[in-house]
Amino acid sequence: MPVIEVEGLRKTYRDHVAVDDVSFSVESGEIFGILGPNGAGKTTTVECLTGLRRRDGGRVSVFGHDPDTDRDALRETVGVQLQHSELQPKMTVREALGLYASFYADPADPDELIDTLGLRDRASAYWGKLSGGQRQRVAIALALVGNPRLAVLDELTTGLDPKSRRDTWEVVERVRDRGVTVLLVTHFMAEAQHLCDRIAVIARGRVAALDTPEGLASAAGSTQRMRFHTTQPVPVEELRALPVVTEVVVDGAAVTVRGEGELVFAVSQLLGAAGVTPSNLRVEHASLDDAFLAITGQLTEEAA
Ligand SMILES: Nc1ncnc2c1ncn2[C@@H]1O[C@H](COP(=O)(O)OP(=O)(O)OP(=O)(O)O)[C@@H](O)[C@H]1O
Repeated sequence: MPVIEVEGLRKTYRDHVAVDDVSFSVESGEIFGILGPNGAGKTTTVECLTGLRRRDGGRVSVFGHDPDTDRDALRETVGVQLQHSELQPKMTVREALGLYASFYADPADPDELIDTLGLRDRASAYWGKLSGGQRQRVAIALALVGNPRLAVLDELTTGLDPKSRRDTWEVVERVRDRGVTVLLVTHFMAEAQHLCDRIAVIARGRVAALDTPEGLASAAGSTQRMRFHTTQPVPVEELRALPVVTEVVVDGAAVTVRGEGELVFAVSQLLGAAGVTPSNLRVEHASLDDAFLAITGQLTEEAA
């Protein structure tokens, strides 16, 4: 049985439709990503799944419970890390974990979590004195202290530097290795690509695409782009006449050729025959970024 089943979820704020019609299911042991541009309805969706908001329509089941009517049943099994967690500035990391652990019947060992999350040397530090990355790790620890079977992590690494982001990814992978299902909300394509088994792309309150990262990228097409430099005359018309080529752009010494299939072979052969030697040759394939752009009409933060 899936851990999460959502069918036709709808949520409005007064007359504003935040989530229009969202359906997906999450299997046990998956890292499932919800990816989408700002305001797409991602946070509202996870808030409806965790019982923090009441939906206006549709069906939601988490471990067989309806979060609207059965919130208490989910308290012990679902750990939630929401955007912008705040604690008392004068509470230490160990105190916060101890306090949160006391809310649960069968909590995780706070000291073990402190180690897992790489917080050993900050365990006695005040929340108010922690860096952004350390706070994020504490927030994840708090989401895990109840020994949940499902961890919901919203905007896990927003505001973190690249090193802290990678460290946090490792933590999430370790959490999954312990058998916890992870629902991850993110803006970041690289994060979704690195961590997620499957991704639902949400745009304007609807699921615009749902697939593995590889599946989403390949649905964006088999487009390839060759870029190179040359000061020699480029046989533009012959290049355009190649069946695998869709576009040729020459900008001074910079040449871009788009196409598909055996593009690299066909273009290299033609340039060789014309006596043109390309330098700085680069070949790019359709990526998850291209897929996101095609699906949502927007660039991700990293690509923008
Ligand atoms: N409490 C609220 N009252 C009114 N409108 C809201 C409220 N919360 C969210 N919205 C609106 O609902 C829409 C969806 O918001 P939501 O926060 O779910 O999107 P999101 O995809 O998580 O965005 P972001 O990536 O910016 O966090 C947005 O247009 C937002 O302005």
